[in-house]
Amino acid sequence: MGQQLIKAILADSGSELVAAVTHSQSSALGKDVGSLIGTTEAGLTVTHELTAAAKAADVLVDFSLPLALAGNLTVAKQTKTPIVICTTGLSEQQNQDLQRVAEETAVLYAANTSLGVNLLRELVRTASKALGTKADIEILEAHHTAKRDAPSGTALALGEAAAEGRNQVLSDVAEYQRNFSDQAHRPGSIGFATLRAGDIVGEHTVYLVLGGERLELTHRVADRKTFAEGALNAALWLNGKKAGFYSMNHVLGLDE
Ligand SMILES: NC(=O)C1=CN([C@@H]2O[C@H](COP(=O)(O)OP(=O)(O)OC[C@H]3O[C@@H](n4cnc5c(N)ncnc54)[C@H](OP(=O)(O)O)[C@@H]3O)[C@@H](O)[C@H]2O)C=CC1
Ligand SMILES: O=C(O)C1=N[C@H](C(=O)O)C[C@H](O)C1
Repeated sequence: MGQQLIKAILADSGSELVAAVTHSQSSALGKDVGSLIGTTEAGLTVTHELTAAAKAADVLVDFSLPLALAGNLTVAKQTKTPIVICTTGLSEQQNQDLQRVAEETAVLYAANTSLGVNLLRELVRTASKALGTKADIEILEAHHTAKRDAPSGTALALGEAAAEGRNQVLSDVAEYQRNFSDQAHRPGSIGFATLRAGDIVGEHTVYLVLGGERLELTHRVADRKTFAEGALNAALWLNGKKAGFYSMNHVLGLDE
C-alpha cells in the first residue's frame, strides 16, 4: 500500500510527497520512490527517519503493521502532526491508544478508506436496525494471500455497524471460530468467515438472513489504488484539523 500511496500522491497536483518512511531493516531503504513504483526517479529516497519526516509533513499516513503503531503514534504526538492510520489488526489496547493520542493531535482511523465500504457500513446499520435479531447476520471477507490479519479490519467494522444497529455490543455477540465445534448457531450472534486466495484485493459480504429470504450486501474492490486515493483524500481533509478522533464518515460527510 505504501507504493500505491506514493503513486497517488505523485499523481495529485494538490499534494506533495515530502517523505516515504519504512523500518530500519527494510530492503526499500535508500531507494528512490520513483524507481520503487516503476517510473522515473523522483529525487526522494525511502528513509527510516520518522521524526524528521513528521516535522517536514503536514500529515502522516500509516499503512504498515500493528507492531509499528506505537512508534508512529509517539512521533505524531511529539511533533503534533495529524495522522491517518490505515493499518488493521490492531488490539483493543491499540484502539485505546489511538483515542489517547487524539487528545494531543488529530487522529483519523480508517480500516477501509474506500467510499463504498463506508457507505456499506451505514446500509448495514440501517438493515440490522430494521430487521433486529429476527435476521441472522454473518460476514464473509476475502483477501489476497499476503494478508496477515483475520478477520479483516473492514469485516470487524461492518460487524460493529451490524451490532450497533440492533443495540448489541460486537464483543458480546461475535462468533469468530466455528470449525470443529459442535455448537449450533447462537441466536443473535454475528459470525465471521475468512477466505485467503491469490490476488483478491478485498471483498466483503454481509448476509442478513430471515426464514425464506435474505439480503446480501456486498462490496468489492478491483484495484488497491482505491484505498490509496481514499487515504490521500483523508489526509487532505485532516490537514489543519484540531486534536480529536476522526473517521472516514467525517471525510465523506456521512456523520450527519
Ligand atoms: N485502510 C485501508 O483502506 C487499507 C488498509 N490496509 C492495511 O494496511 C496495512 C498494510 O497493508 P499492506 O501494504 O498490504 O501490507 P505489506 O505487508 O505489503 O506492507 C507493510 C509495509 O510496512 C512496512 N513496515 C514494517 N514495519 C514497519 C515499521 N516499523 N515502520 C514503517 N514501515 C514498516 C513493511 O516494510 P518491508 O516490506 O520492508 O518489511 C511493508 O512495506 C495492513 O494492516 C492492511 O490490512 C491495506 C489496504 C487498505
Ligand atoms: O490487507 C488488505 O489488503 C486490506 N485490508 C483492510 C482490512 O483489513 O479491512 C482493507 C481492505 O479490505 C484491504
